[in-house]
Amino acid sequence: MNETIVKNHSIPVYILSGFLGSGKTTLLVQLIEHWKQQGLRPAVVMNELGEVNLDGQVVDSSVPMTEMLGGCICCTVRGDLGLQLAELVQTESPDVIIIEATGAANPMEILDAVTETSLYMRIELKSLITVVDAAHLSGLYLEQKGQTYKLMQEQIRCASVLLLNKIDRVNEQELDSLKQLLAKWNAFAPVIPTVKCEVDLDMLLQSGAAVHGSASRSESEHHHSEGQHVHTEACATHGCTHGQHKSPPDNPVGHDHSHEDSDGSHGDHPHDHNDEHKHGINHQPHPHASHEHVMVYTHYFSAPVNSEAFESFVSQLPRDVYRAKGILTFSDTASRFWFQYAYRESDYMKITPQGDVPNVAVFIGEHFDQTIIRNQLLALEAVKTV
Ligand SMILES: Nc1nc2c(ncn2[C@@H]2O[C@H](COP(=O)(O)OP(=O)(O)OP(=O)(O)O)[C@@H](O)[C@H]2O)c(=O)[nH]1
Repeated sequence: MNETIVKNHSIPVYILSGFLGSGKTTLLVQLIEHWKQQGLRPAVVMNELGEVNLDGQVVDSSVPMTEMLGGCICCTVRGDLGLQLAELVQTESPDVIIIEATGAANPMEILDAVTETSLYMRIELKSLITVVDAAHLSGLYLEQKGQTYKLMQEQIRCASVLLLNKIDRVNEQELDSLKQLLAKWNAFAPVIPTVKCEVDLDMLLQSGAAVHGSASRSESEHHHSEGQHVHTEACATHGCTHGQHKSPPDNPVGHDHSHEDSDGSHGDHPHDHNDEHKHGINHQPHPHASHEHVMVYTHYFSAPVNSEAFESFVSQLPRDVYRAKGILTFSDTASRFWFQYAYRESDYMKITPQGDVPNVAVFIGEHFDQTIIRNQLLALEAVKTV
């Protein structure tokens, strides 16, 4: 049995970060299987930007899962994350917890929420694993600009271990450059190149000595006892440092968080920030600035569409849509399909959904025209099938 996971000790918590479509769920499924084979009981906190938990469909249905939908875990639901963790621990007594954040999340806020919760619950943050899409990063690095690039950089800088995934989509020269780039951005985290996140999972779970968090000093001392340490300096250069942050014990979930921009607006941020609260955190620059541009369009199908027409539509998605996924019934196939699109690559898999799942597709991107997508899909639905 994994020595780090022993009953009656703190419950280890792993955070899975990485840009949209980088391979987090692919890794999550393998980790769950790995822990189950060791006789452990994993629990999952899953966060999606869309209104439906599509990723949950590919996770073993016997695994306790808390869903946080419709918002980014690092923003509005931060206080809720503490609550969800506490509830999972109390109701499920898992041996290990894994949190998969939306690909648009800034992991620093999640780190804060976890370390904060660990002040009053027997949980312990073990590592922050960031999955990087090699081809996507390579493309963005050439441009060296854009919000997505900045967000990816943040996710990489805050990691305690980096999976450089999808290396099947880059050549050797690009791979070498990417390794150098990751080492430059985050000198602390080991870099593990992978295809489909295939890696020695024991090695992965044990690598990455330092979690580059923004936890308070006392928090840092708390974690030293377990051989891990929380590292506060690494992120300071790119706006992840929040200064001191502690919730009083009578307000353990710390639901006191302000996310407003200096002008009080949130741009195109898809999240609902109505429950803003004041907080003493020093956000400089704004920690969410990097993903406020992310938009989500969820389309519920009213009729089955032709599979080839749909594939052709997906292959012509605008460049600003960088992630799409859904569950579909096609007019010309017997089975239902799980479809995915990430950085210009699409994937279709037969699926028998768990429970009553509508025909739905979620599109995530940067300032794209939702009306165009909607009208194209309505046109596909309108085609009469014989
Ligand atoms: N070519 C290639 N595709 C991969 C690899 N790993 C994962 N994929 C595919 O990339 C797509 C996205 O993978 P996911 O694991 O769902 O990504 P994710 O990070 O969970 O996505 P979000 O939750 O939407 O952010 C899927 O179609 C995977 O099959 C890889 O190493 N190479």
